[in-house]
Amino acid sequence: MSAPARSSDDPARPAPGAPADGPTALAPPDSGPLAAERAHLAASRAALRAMRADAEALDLSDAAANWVTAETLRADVRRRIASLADLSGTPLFFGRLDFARPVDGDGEYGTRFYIGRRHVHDAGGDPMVIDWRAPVSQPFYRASKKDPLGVVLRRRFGYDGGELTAYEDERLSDPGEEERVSALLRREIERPRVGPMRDIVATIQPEQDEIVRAGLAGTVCVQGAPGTGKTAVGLHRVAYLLYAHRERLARSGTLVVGPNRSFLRYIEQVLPALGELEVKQATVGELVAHVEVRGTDSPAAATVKGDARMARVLRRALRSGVRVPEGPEEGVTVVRGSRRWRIPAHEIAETVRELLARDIRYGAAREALPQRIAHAVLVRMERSGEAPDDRVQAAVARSAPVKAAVKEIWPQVDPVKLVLRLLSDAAFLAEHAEGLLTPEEQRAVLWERPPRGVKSARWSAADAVLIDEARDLVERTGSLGHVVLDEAQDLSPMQYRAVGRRCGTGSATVLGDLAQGTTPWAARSWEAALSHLGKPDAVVEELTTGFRVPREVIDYASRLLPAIAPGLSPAGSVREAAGSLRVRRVPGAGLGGEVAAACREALGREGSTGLIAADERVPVLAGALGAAGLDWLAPGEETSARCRLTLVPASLAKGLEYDWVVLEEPAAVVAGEPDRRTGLRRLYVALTRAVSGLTVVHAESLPAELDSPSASRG
Ligand SMILES: Nc1ncnc2c1ncn2[C@@H]1O[C@H](COP(=O)(O)OP(=O)(O)OP(=O)(O)O)[C@@H](O)[C@H]1O
Repeated sequence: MSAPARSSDDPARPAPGAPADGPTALAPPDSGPLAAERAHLAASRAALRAMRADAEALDLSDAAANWVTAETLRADVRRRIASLADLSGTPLFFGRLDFARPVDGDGEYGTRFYIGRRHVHDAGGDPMVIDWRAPVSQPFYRASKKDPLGVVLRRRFGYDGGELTAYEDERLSDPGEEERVSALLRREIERPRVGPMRDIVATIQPEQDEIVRAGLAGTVCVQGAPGTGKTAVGLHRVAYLLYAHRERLARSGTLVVGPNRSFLRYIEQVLPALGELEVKQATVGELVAHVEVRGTDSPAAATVKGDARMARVLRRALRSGVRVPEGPEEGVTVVRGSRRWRIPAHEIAETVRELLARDIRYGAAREALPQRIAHAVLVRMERSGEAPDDRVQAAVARSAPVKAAVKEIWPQVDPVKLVLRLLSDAAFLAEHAEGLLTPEEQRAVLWERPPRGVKSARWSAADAVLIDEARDLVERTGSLGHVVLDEAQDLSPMQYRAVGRRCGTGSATVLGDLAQGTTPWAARSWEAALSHLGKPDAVVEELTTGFRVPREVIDYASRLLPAIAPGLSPAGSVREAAGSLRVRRVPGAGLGGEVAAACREALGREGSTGLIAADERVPVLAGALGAAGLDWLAPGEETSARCRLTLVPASLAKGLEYDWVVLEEPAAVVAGEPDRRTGLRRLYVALTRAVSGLTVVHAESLPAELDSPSASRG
């Protein structure tokens, strides 16, 4: 960087209007480069307003021949108008590139381009702001001194609210200029967190940009320590893919899968801020909501139900209902006019065996069977001199004797009933789990008291996934164009399969951290997980630079790594914040009060505060906060200037972040999980939610893996 950012709100920096790399004397705001940039901002805003007014003025009354087309057009225009909103507080552009030679920027040759969230052009069609996703914008993220990509100047802009207040230049072709960490990037990363997750479009880093712009055809898996930007990268990647493959993805659809609703609420505004309003979001549970989930499984049962072997058990069970005709009396006789046509049992048996051998869905084979029998009838008709056409074939296929035979041979199967039977009928399960599940595993999945029917069954989340698998065996699940799967380390193999079939003909972005896996079935390797997803050839990338957690805190949390994920290296941090870690031991009797006091202290700072505790401690802490007169929110409820404290059960902390985190009783967080490794992983997640700092308040001893004489006390 040639100069640190100039900003009006930083006493170390000159007032607005000061040139960044010229003299640092105060300059009137209406002169110099900053004034010129502000003028371009004002002109771009006016151009955007004009574009929106044009879209609003579109008269569609004669544009479409029919009602459906007119509705589609209207919806398109509504979307366009919405996407052209000038969001106050969201800068229209955040960067500028000056090239040495003219390059193509959205159809216009030039040497200077402003990079922003969306494309803006003037009345003559010339670009005022180029979409960050356009090819010409790429050097903004990737150009370096080593490889300037034709860029002579990269300028980053700083804003306060909607106002342009600073800029920062890098002269990439100037060998004399030393490389520095961008002050604007640092400022962006350190901006206090309130409200939902923000986009990072102005500061995407080169290694993140490579993932964001990876092609649509391939699946990318990102392993990354807490706060390395996996979620941010995944969301920006969807926005990028929608830009680069708009038509194809508009047809096929895109989906972001997250671990729970509060997480989805936390991230839901990122894509709209990037102008993308059409991306669906769901949890895995919502994707497979074919039955109402009211039950829970023991960890042992859920692990077996989530194992990929269950897919084979289901397949066997489903196909066991198919009966290959054997006796001669099982042939089919069709009467047409005065003639009778008989297809012998052995011929039908051959067709059935062939359909079983082919890898087609149960339902598709069931539809093919009557056609195949009818075809055999037609062949016989032709041989005896008749000339039947397709209509005759269709009529034979629909005839009562053929229908009756098909019902007998290839019965219709209700996937829900199939799963119900497997989980209730020990003999049926044993027959189809033979050689796949041990007797103990079979006992684990069987209901102790089988329900009377589908409605009264207390289905668990894992059962719903089994039903989804069974449905897919009967009828193929539709595939989307692209699926982003976040916190992927927690999925069971059967859940991977459920997500995988929803991008069977598309691609996926898989995001996760093996060290944060907190389910008994959590992925041990990305290779195995990706093969369950049906994308064994996916590339695994690693992100190692942490943007959330200050170094002191991530180093503290990383003490757990040898116990929870020995193969993974600790994350780095771009953030140094002295005094960011405080560990306080207090007497057991005063724990609640001390925790409330730590929260009050954290609330004295700007930004959000998260109080994270073992799930079962939440009610007690709610009481302690109440007694201290502190208002608090539940995760997923939006923090505001009025209420900035969230009480977070440890089980819901994943993926979230708070400016300051107060973590109560780490030992209880560990003890809240069925085994120690999972407990320590849960603790690792809780320890890595903080942006500015972490206060650990405990009465019990700290878990040995975390405790060490060198831990700072305060
Ligand atoms: N290039 C960047 N510029 C500015 N901020 C960034 C950048 N990359 C990530 N961040 C910020 O760092 C924080 C962590 O990002 P994110 O939640 O995507 O990380 P993650 O890897 O998904 O973390 P976790 O594993 O804890 O879920 C967010 O506040 C995000 O906005």
